[in-house]
Amino acid sequence: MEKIFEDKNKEEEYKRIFDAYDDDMDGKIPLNFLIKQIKHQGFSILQEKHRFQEIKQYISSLPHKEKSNIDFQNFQDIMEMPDSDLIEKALLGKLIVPDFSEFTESIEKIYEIVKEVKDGENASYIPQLAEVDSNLFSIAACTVDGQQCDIGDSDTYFCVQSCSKAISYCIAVEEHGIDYVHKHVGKEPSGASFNKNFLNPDNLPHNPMINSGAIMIAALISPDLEMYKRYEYVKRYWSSLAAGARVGFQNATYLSEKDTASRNFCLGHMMMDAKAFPEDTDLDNILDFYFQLCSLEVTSKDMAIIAASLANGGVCPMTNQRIFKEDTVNHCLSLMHSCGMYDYSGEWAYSVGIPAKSGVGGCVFLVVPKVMGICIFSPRLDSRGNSVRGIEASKLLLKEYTMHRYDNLKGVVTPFSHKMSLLQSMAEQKNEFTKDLLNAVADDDLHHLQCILEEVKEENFNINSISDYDDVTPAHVACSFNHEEILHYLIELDADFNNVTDKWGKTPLDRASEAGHKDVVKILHKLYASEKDLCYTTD
Ligand SMILES: NC(=O)CC[C@H](N)C(=O)O
Repeated sequence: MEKIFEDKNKEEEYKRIFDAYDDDMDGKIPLNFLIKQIKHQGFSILQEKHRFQEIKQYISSLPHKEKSNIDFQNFQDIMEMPDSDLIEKALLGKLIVPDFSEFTESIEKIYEIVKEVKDGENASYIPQLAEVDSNLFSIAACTVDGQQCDIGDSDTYFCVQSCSKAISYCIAVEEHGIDYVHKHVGKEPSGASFNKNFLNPDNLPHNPMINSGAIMIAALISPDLEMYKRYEYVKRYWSSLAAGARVGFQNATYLSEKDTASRNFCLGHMMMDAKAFPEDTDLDNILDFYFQLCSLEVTSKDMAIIAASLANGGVCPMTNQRIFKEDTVNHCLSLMHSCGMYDYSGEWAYSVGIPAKSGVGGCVFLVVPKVMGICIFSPRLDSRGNSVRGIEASKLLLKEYTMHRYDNLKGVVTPFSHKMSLLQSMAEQKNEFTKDLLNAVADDDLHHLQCILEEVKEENFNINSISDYDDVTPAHVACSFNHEEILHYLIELDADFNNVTDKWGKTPLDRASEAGHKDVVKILHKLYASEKDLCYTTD
């Protein structure tokens, strides 16, 4: 009985969605239009390899004329198939990033700006990396709902280099737990370059995100397996994190690194000498393994999915497969946050404020926990070994969106300050901002009002542009509620009391007068005394 009731509700819900997209109300929606709407939200349902398979099949099985138009019955059939919950969310603007097309546009804008940055040089201490085209550039993102966007050379394979360190750490933690792993490697940022030849006071590498630490982690990964199996084992993890994508290997980079790796050999011997490795570690094998892990190659699109798997607590959003435990990812992100950008990590945690990892191949990947993963790839590096464009693009992104870990301290997001929430659509943000502002006026809370407006005042913000669905402005509220102190503040902000009208055609001055707030009326009278066009006069 209950089931029928539920189904009925569902059917009504689908009908509401269908009607909202049936612009001319002819009971049909062009299929291409629907697919495009879903694409705007980041799903290419016809291209995806794991999700939407049944829906894809259904669409291709539709007779020809229905392919161009679907009716409600077709729509309902689709909505009863696996993964239709995502389509429903996409059409209702309820995915984790509800304004994904707006986010995609921001990424494209940032890409165009940062493309002009030509500073930095390819890493050359690994000769093969110097050969990579310095102009390559891409940005790709994937949310925890699997919404994807990318721009530039996002299908070009690049060498992961130090980005491998984060994944290797997760693998070692899954295998042994943190107590054992951190008997062999610390958790503190080293404050020095990624290959500096020193150990911490316990004679251990400072952390797993720099060379010494990652060499140590390599020694911990499946030590009982033959070397070729250890390599395959790690590569399988990478592929699963990237939803089964091909993960390649750059043999020339591997060979050229191996040939020029005196520093890494030195680090290995220092740790050997300090007895930091587990017993029976074969240093030559381990260094070789470490070079191999650095020489894996992926595309930016795939790296964004890998980052999204971390953002999603270890579950790949495209396949729904759990790859790492939440705890493992938690530990990894904590270390990425404090140590992921070499000796720029402190500045990064301060100004960008989210976990990230970079590699000398030119990749920086960012994890916005519970929201998305982002990969930026561009081979030109700064003196610390971080991609110059990677850092620039990250900073611009963080300027635009409230991604910094402590951005939530600001309370309500101000859509006029150009720092937007990823988790709400622009319309929702504006509504919330307006609601908060009008409430502050109604509550006579001048301090809160000033806090809300502090940031936006600098942005040529116009107080008269704020109104709710009844066209009620802050000036209307202050006048209706007889809040004199706020009235003076709004006057300072050039609020208009004499021309703006609400839905009922009333100005703020009308409202004050109607309510019999004589003092407010007097103040406004004085204010407009010099103006000929005073709409309202008192006796
Ligand atoms: N920062 C990096 O990306 C360094 C990795 C490189 N394979 C090295 O050991 O030097």
